[in-house]
Amino acid sequence: MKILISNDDGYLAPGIVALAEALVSFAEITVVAPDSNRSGTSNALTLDRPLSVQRAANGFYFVNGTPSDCVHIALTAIMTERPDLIVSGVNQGQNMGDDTLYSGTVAAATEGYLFGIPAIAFSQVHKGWQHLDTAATVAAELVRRGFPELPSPYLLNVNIPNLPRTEIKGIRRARLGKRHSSEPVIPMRDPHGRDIYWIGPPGAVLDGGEGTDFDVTSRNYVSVTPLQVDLTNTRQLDMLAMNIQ
Ligand SMILES: Nc1nc2c(ncn2[C@@H]2O[C@H](COP(=O)(O)O)[C@@H](O)[C@H]2O)c(=O)[nH]1
Repeated sequence: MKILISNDDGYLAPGIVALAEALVSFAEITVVAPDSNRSGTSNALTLDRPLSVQRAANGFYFVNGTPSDCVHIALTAIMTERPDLIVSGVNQGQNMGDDTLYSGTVAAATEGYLFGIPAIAFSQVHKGWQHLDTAATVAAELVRRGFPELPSPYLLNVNIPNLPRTEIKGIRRARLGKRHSSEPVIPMRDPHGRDIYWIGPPGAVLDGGEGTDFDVTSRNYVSVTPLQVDLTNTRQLDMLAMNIQ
C-alpha cells in the first residue's frame, strides 16, 4: 500500500512525524509537507512564484508552499507511482464544522481527492499534542481498516480527542457542525505606529447538536465525516428563476 502523507503544520511538526511512524510499519510512505506552518491556508495554490522541493535527513520532502502545493507537486512531480491513499495530519487542533473550509489539513486531503485518490484528514481536538500516540494509533487503525463501504475516491475528515487510547469510547460517523462567524480581528500598532491586525479566534459553536463532530468528540468518540467538494446549493438552484433577464 502506497501512502502520500502531508499536513499544514509543516514537515517538522510532531503530528506528521507520529503519523509517518505509525504508517511506515505497514505501508510504503512518501512525506511531502510545507516548510513551515500553513494553518488556515485552505486550498490555496502558490501562483505568483516558483516552488522548491528539499529533502530532510529523515527522508521527508518539504516545500516552500501550501498544503495543496505539496500534494500537487507530490502527485505530478515527485512520486513515480500513484499512491493508493492520501493522509493529511495529524493536525494540532480540531477541524470541525466550518473549520474545514479554512483548514490546510483538509485541503491537503482534498487536493488528493481531486486527483481521484481516496484521502483522509486527521486532526487532534485540542492543541498541544497531548496523547499524540493515541491519534497516530487511531489513524493507523482507520487506514488499515479502510472504507470498503464507500465509493472510491472518498474524502474523510477525522477528529480525535486528546485522550489515552483506553478512554476513546469508539468511532462514530458525524455530520459537520457549525460555528458562529469568527471573532473580530485584534487591532494593534507596529513600532512605526501603523495599524496592524491579528485574525481573531474562531467563532463559538453554533450547531454542536447530536450527531455533529463537535458532539461525538465531546463524548470521547472519534468523529469521521465524509466530505464533498461540489458547492452547488441545489435547493437554491431550484429556486432560481429559470431565465434570469
Ligand atoms: N478564526 C480563527 N480560526 C482558527 C484559529 N485557529 C484555528 N482556526 C480554525 O481552525 C482551523 C485549523 O485548521 P488547520 O488545518 O488549517 O490548522 C483553521 O483553518 C481555522 O478554521 C484562530 O485563531 N482564529
